[in-house]
Amino acid sequence: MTTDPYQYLEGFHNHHTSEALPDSLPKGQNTPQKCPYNLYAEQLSGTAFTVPRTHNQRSWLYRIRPSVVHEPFSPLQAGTDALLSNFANAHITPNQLRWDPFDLPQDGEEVDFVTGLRTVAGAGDAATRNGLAIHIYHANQNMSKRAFYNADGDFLIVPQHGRLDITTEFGKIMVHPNEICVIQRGIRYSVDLPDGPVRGYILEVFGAHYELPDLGPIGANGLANPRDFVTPQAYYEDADNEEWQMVTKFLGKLFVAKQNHSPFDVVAWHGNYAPYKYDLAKFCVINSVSYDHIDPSIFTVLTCKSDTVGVAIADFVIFPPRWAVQENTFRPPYFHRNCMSEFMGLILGDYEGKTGGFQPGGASLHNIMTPHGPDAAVFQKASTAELQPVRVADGTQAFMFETSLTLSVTEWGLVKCNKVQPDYWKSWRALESQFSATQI
Ligand SMILES: O=C(O)Cc1cc(O)ccc1O
Ligand SMILES: [Fe+2]
Repeated sequence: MTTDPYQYLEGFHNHHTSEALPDSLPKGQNTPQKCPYNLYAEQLSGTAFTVPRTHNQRSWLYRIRPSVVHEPFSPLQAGTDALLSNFANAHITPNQLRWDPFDLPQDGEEVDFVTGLRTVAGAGDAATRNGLAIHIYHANQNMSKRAFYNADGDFLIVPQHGRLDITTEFGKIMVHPNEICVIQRGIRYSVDLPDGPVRGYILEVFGAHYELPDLGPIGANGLANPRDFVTPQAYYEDADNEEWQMVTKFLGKLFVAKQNHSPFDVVAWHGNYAPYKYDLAKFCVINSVSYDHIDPSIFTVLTCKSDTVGVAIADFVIFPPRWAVQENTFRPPYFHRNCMSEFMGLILGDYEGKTGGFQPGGASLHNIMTPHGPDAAVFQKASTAELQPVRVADGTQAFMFETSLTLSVTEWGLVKCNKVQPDYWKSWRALESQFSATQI
């Protein structure tokens, strides 16, 4: 067993093997009549058994007790109905939306990573495995002896404030702001808060898993490199007669069951369905070195593909620190209308497209075909700036959840969170005609 539990296996979607005790993985087969150390063998399937090999994902877990050893589930009264997994009846608006930073837990509020989840927007339905949800989390309590799994889809977690110390069935992961973490459907985990209160964003996909984007003519390297994705190593707790709660998000509702032992009792595992994290500072940025503003797809970290080639259910895109060197170019984001919806958040610093109002911990949404672009002040400055090579966005990290689906906004997101900026539309009001029929 490794002494430091925060040691990682490198590589994206590799077929890993990991043992917390020597020879705890069965040799040459998955289900021997008796497993080493009298462990139970359990398969966790992340794709249908019959999915082609290129996309098939599953892991084998060798554990002290099988996961099925728990009492029946009943609804968890979490004091909030702010989770959603079907967006048929949520609010719709074609307006540009922007949110002030979402609250950290307020005085007197006690929330953990699960009870502090709030759905802001989404599309589709987890029951038919089509669509996505965007959540904000805020928490000030360790989950301690409460574990969680999401039956609805995969979580891509984007911490904005405070580290997350995540114990999973596969091992331990420490995630900092400016790192992201993916925990797939069904995987059990518990989140503690080593720095105190936390806040962040989550992109949940209902139908498929995250992949690295294809690189096309970029070649075999660049953007997020596969070796920089890391997966925890096997780690187990052998605790009897402890009271544990297992919470699940099942079609957007929380249920809880008791069990008398730690769910983190996996001594060894192997497979390619396992959680991972990635440090956004490792992103190899590629961009124009001649002229023009390149589309933000060039900054895609991970994508969840739809069945239509080239069209994503959801892309996770970042706007990382980099050099801007383009000549004769309006360098900030252009004005545009998109057949995709763009939900943006800010982890640190400022965003190059806006002069104020878009703050760390806040968000914006420009839905399908909703026009947007640089605000008037950014436009003015960038249209006249001297075009030296400049560092863009040092000390900053904005990101975008981009989806081909039309996003609806929840009651919490539009009303109850009380963070929507009514004057956002005014960012563009000062963009007056500069037209002259006489060419100059
Ligand atoms: O709207 C935004 O700020 C995101 C964005 C950035 C960019 O560089 C080009 C297009 C785009 O949608
Ligand atoms: Fe945009």
